[in-house]
Amino acid sequence: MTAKALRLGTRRSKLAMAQSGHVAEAVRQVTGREVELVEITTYGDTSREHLAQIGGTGVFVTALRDALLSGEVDFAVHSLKDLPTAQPEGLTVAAIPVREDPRDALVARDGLAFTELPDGARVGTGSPRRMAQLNAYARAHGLRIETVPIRGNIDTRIGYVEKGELDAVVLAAAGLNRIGRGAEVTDLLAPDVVLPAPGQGALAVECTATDGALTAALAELDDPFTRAAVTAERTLLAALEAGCSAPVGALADLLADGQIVKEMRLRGVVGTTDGSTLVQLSTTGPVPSSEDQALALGRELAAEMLAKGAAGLMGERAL
Ligand SMILES: NCc1[nH]cc(CCC(=O)O)c1CC(=O)O
Repeated sequence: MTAKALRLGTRRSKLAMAQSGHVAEAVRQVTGREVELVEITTYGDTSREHLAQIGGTGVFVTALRDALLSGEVDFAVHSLKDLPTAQPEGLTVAAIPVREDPRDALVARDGLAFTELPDGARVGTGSPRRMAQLNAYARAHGLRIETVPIRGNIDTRIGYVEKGELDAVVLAAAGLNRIGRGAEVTDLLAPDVVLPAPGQGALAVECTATDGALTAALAELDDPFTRAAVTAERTLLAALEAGCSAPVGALADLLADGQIVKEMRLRGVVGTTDGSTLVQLSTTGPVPSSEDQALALGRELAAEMLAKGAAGLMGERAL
């Protein structure tokens, strides 16, 4: 007798389907079980209200979590950067697989890189984090750009450039790669220029905390380094008391001396959307061998950023 198929709850956007399909294949390989995709419609998919008004990207997550808690599905895959930092009762993140490219990417007309954009170029992004850092870089380098708030799925946002309404848009490289549009990237933004959202490029595989066998099976997809890095990044976000839509950028990576990995570095930024003020700091610590060490790195950087006035920059709420 073969075991019943595992049910993977997913949103039906192209990105969500690509991410779920990828994880479904990995789960088939480690468990030998069949995996069936179950489409769940979330409030964020149907609402026409601006996301900031309905409470940020957490809305995408709620319907999937309800389906897990009601037993309608066995597990779900989220973009980690869209997950609120508080873990709900009864659910567990069983795996955080190896991260995709965490960087933000520019998709510009005529193959332009960010520094090649003409004077007055219109750059679309609905993210205050991206606006703050792009505007700060432009100010520091004597470039004049106009950041234009946009929203919509990846295809919609690239459509503004294709139709000639904007000179460029900024998107997560990971999302573009996952839906097969990575070749349209005209510039990958170095983290020194734009720090990504905490957890960007990583996925969270979630199931009910009571299903020990499934939790253990899914845990085989976990990448401990990615988990440590995103834990540090999300601890920074939580400690800055910022919601999922606040203009906080963060990236943890490993610093090596030759082939020998020495330390984990955590970089963080918060700023005003016009780029006139940024608080940007980094800290380093031992490569975490426990969750506590990753938490400590995040808390330490948060304390340093708060001491430099980060709290005063986080009043803005928008995507
Ligand atoms: N906020 C939307 C969102 N959530 C996850 C991704 C894809 C990248 C990722 O997994 O971090 C995107 C698109 C984007 O920001 O361009």
